[in-house]
Formats: sequence, C-alpha cells, structure tokens
Amino acid sequence: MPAVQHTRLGLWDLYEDTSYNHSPPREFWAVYVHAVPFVWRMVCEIVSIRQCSFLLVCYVLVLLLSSVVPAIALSYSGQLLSIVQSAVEHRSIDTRLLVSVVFGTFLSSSANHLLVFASRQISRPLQKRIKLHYSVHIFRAFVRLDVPTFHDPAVQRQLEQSFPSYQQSTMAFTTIVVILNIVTTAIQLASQFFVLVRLLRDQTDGPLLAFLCFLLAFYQRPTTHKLFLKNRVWAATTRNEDYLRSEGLKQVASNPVHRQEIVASGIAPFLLAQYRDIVTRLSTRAGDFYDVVFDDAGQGLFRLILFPELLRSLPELIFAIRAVQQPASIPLSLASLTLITQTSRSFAQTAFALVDETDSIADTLSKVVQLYEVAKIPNRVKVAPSKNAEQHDIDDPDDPLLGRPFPEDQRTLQFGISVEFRKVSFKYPGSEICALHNISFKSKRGNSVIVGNNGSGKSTILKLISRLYDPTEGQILIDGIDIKTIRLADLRRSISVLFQDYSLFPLSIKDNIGLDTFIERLPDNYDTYLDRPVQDYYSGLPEGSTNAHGLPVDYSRVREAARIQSAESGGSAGNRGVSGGQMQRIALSRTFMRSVVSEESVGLLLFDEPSASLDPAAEHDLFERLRKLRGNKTMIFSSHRFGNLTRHADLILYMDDSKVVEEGTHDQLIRKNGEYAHIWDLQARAFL
Ligand SMILES: Nc1ncnc2c1ncn2[C@@H]1O[C@H](COP(=O)(O)OP(=O)(O)OP(=O)(O)O)[C@@H](O)[C@H]1O
Repeated sequence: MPAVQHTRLGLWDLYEDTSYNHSPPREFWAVYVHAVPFVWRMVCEIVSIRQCSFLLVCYVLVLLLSSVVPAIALSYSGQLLSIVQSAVEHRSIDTRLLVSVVFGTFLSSSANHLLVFASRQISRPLQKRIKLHYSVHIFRAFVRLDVPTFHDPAVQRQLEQSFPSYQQSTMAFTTIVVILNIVTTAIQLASQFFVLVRLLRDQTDGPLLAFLCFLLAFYQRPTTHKLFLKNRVWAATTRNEDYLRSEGLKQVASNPVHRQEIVASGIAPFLLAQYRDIVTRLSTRAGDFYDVVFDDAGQGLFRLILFPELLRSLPELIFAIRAVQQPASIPLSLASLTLITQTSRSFAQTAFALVDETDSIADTLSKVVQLYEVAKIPNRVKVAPSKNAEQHDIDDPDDPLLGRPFPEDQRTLQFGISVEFRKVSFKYPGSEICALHNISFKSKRGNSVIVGNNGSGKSTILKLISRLYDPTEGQILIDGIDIKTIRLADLRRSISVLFQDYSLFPLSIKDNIGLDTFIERLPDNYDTYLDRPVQDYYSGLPEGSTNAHGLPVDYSRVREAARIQSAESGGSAGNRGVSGGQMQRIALSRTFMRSVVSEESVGLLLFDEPSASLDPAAEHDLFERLRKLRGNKTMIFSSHRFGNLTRHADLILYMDDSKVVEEGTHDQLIRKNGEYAHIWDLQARAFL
C-alpha cells in the first residue's frame, strides 16, 4: 500500500509518496541505466541534423586531443625538474635534453591554446543547430496538449521544469558537452595517473599516495538534498494565509493588468500598509519552498567546504609525516618533493573534476529523459474505440488518423449537424461542483439558443460540444455518433466556435484572421500587432531620474530612433489601442472566416455571447451576416439577451443552476408562462 509522508518545512507542507524512495545506490544507478535509450535517441537525432555529424566528429576529436595535453605538459615539467635536480647535484647540464624539453613544453602549451580556440569555434555553430532542432521539439510538446491536460497544475510544473527557458533551451547540447567532458576527464585522469606512477616508481610511498588520492577523490561527492534525487515523487504546498496574501499583493503591485484599478481607486497606500503588515508578521518565515529546502540542507556544508581543502593538502601532509617518521625514505631534494606534490595535486584535481562531473551528469541525464517524456504526456481527451469503425493500433495516441472519420459524406455538412446530450453531467477538473447536471436535449439542424443566469452552464455546453472536455457522465452524440469515437481532427474541422473567453493571439491582425473597417485606421492595418510577443529592453536607469553625471534620464530620443512605442502613445503594454468591442469583432471575424473559407467543411457554428461587447449597430450587422452565412448550417448560441435571436430560434434551452429547466420555441415558452416568459417580460418592460 503506497504511503504518503507529510513533513512540515517552515510554512510549507511537503507530501512525499514513499513508494518511490529507493536506497541511494539503486537510485544512483537507476538514473544512468534508465537514461541510456533516451541519450542514444538524442545522439541519433543530433547526428541527423544537417552538418551536425561533421561538426560533432570535429568537436569530439578536438576534445580527445585536449584531454592528453595536460599529461604531456606534466611529463615535460617533470623532466625539467629532473634536469634542474641533476644540475644542482652534478654541476652539469645536458643542453640538448634541456632544449628539447623547453621546446616540448612550449609546443604542448601552444597546442592547448589552439585546441581551446578550436573547440569554441566548433561548438558555436553546433550549439545553434542543435538548439533550433530542439526548439521545434519543445514547441510540439507544448502545442499538442489539450485543455484539461495543459491546465493541470502538475503538467504546468513539469513543463516549467523541463523547459525553464523555452527560447534558451540548450539542454541537448549541454548533455553532449557533459558526456564528452566525462570521457575526456577520464582520459586525462588515466594519462596523468600513468605519468604519476612513472614519476613515483622509485619512491617508497609514491604508488600508495596516488592510490589514496584517487580513492578519496572518488568518494568525495557533494551531497544532494534527498528531495532532489531523481526518481522521487513529491508535491509541496502552503496554506499559510499571510504568505499567500503577501504573494498575491506582490503580483497586484507588479502585474500591469491591475494598474488601472490601483490608480483609479487610489488604493496604493492601503496596499503598501497591508503588505508591510504581513511581511512584518511573517518576518523570516516568509520564503519560497526552495529557500526552505536549502536551509534544511545546511549541514552538508562542512563536508563540502572543509574536506576537499584538506584532501588537496594531503600529499604535503603525508610527506611531512613520513619525513619525521623515516627521514631516509623521503626524497632528498626539494626539486623531487616539488615534482611529487605538483604531479599528485594535478592528478587529484582531475579526479575531483571527474567526480563533480559524474554528479552533474546524473542531473543532465534525467533532464534528457524529461525532454522526451514531457513530449509524451498523455492527453486527457482521447478517441475511444468505436464498435463499427476500424480501429488503428493505439500505439501513438497522437495519431491523427485515430477514430472514426467524420462526416462519412462531406456533402452532408452543408445541411448542418445535429447535437444530442443524453443525461450529461460534468465537473471541471479539480472542481467538486457540477457545472452541468443530468442534461438531455436534442438540437436538430437549425438554430438553437441557450439562455439562462450567470454560471448556469451555458458556456460549458459549448465547450463539451467542441470536446474541450469530456462529460463526467452521460453521452454526447454528433449527427447520431458518439462524440468520443469521432476522429478529433475531423470534429474540430467541422465545428467553428467563438468562445466568450476567447483570446486573440499576440500576432498581427492578419494572423488573427481579421476583416473589418476599423482596421484600416490602425497605423499598420492588418499587420498591427495586438500584443507584442517580444519585450523591448531598456537600460537600468529609471526614466526621469538623473544619472551619475547629473543628466536627466530621458528615453524619448532612443525610443523614437528605435520606433518603440511608449505607454503614453498607447501601446507598449497590453493591446495596441484596440477596444474590447473591436477585439470581439476580430474574434468574430476569425469565426466567420473559418466558416466562409472552409464553407464545405464546417457544419456547426457555436457562439458564446457573440455580441456582448458590440454596439447596437454592430450587433445588428452581426446577426444580418449570420443570417446570410448560415444557409442550412447548425448554429448554437449562448446568450443573456432575449430578442431577435430567441424569437426566431428553432430551439431555446432555458438553464438554471446547471440544469435545463425549460425547452421549446419562443412561442411555446411564452405560452408556458414560466421562467423564460418572466425574463422576456422583464427585458421587454425595460424598453417601455
Ligand atoms: N474552468 C473552470 N473550472 C472550474 N469551474 C468552472 C470553470 N469554468 C466554469 N466553471 C464553473 O462552471 C459553472 C458553469 O459555468 P459556465 O461558464 O458554463 O456558465 P455560463 O452560464 O456560461 O455563465 P455566464 O453567463 O456568466 O457566462 C459555474 O459554476 C462556473 O463557476
């Protein structure tokens, strides 16, 4: 029975599923073994990128060459010291040997510089190509997710952790570098070990010292907090009201969306007082989760800082002790002692580097695994196997051919699509409240309107028809076919929808698919960006302050030169001077364009409050256009307004509290004299 362990860390509650906790050695090796196929896949992908195989081979060669240079240099400096020692002892010098050693030292140092230069020159284009390739991989990982999956906080967190900086993702290249570093450091270590053994061959304590350095360095790894072991499953949350409020207030103060409210209501001093109060109350307890975890990990510090230092001085220490114990066994000259300590130290440093890298590779490897695993997060909205249709082998849930083709005859779409709800109930993910409760209706081809109070479930019906979510219970039929069995791409192609909470993309109006007269008045017409997807950058001096030379800081000239709009000229933050109603018209145009351009493939149009932000003339115009556009297509509206829309509707659903309470045409519902008739009466009276 898997157990969840609860720990309090400061203000935070940590919940850990202990069934994932393994002993450290198993944990350590599992990361490596699990990562092998993923790394192999990554290397294959990199090699298949244009020119990357050539660059990669050059890069590997350069690194391999660089890894043996330190041993060669070490061997030359050893020989140099021997020459000095024999010169001191015998008062003579072998000039030819000296020249060749000096020349060799010069050559090895030049080779080192040259190789460092070459590796930089090769790594830049290699890194850029790999980065471009993986930016497409990451884009796909994001764009393929459906609504409930994407909005799941756990999935959001995984995406954040796997792609902390979307544009800057150099993960794959870093992995290659880390792996190659391990290989080259191991070669360095082996070659230096060889030089060391050769140099210390005649010393009684030489091999012992070398062995000791190697062993100690290998076991001396930095400690990791157990939470950051790669296979653990945990979540941390805080319920501290003060902390939540302080974070909320910080966002209120920093997010541009709230500025208008803060200024207009003059609440800045109130917010400040509130924030100051809370921060004083929280004092040092306030902190994000990772701050608390690192405070908790403090005890590893002694081992981390003190011990490596001790280890680095170990050669000198041992030799000093040996000198006291057995003066006859230690090297006699200072030159020999220097040679031994220098070589041992260089060896130990390389060994340390190897240990550090083995630790970082575990981290890197698990990121490679994440890079591929995140791209496979299963979507919640799945195509179900249908009884009558031929099913594909469900190996790839993203296969666009999965499911039943719809419609079987494309020509039928021009006559519209029927929609039927059978005992449908629905709760939004993570919500306990029923947004729809046991709803049944049949909207035949034609024009239906869903009306009702705020929060009664109108928008939710449209979201279920477009299969953003699946019902918690019950069944939805599209032209008599279970919606879950229909091929998703076909379903989406045949439905065009305008949501109440529509969003316009941070792209040009053209890209948003726009068609309206006010666009001509915008400075760049259709090319006007609604919201700039790229931020402008400014130097750190605040506008209106004075710099160190006493000059007032004014950005207007650089702004003008760079053609950057300031907030005053109406556009650096938020949308570029487009009103709410105009935004809605752009969104409507998008829906219209889809229906006009792909007239044959769209059979169902869904409109959620399409005229909420429109002026009366624009609203009239909208319904005129809809009438012309509609032909025989099915249209389903959700609306608060009763009027022409409901009067001519083939079916009206009146909703209250997640249920359909009345159903019929306008005349039928008026005759019934229920809720619909009551509201109609209220709205009509407002015009008397
Ligand atoms: N994403 C969501 N997560 C959780 N609950 C939601 C979500 N969206 C809507 N709800 C809840 O579902 C219920 C129905 O909402 P819905 O948006 O369908 O109502 P509506 O009739 O369209 O309202 P309105 O007239 O205000 O647009 C409401 O109680 C709402 O709070």
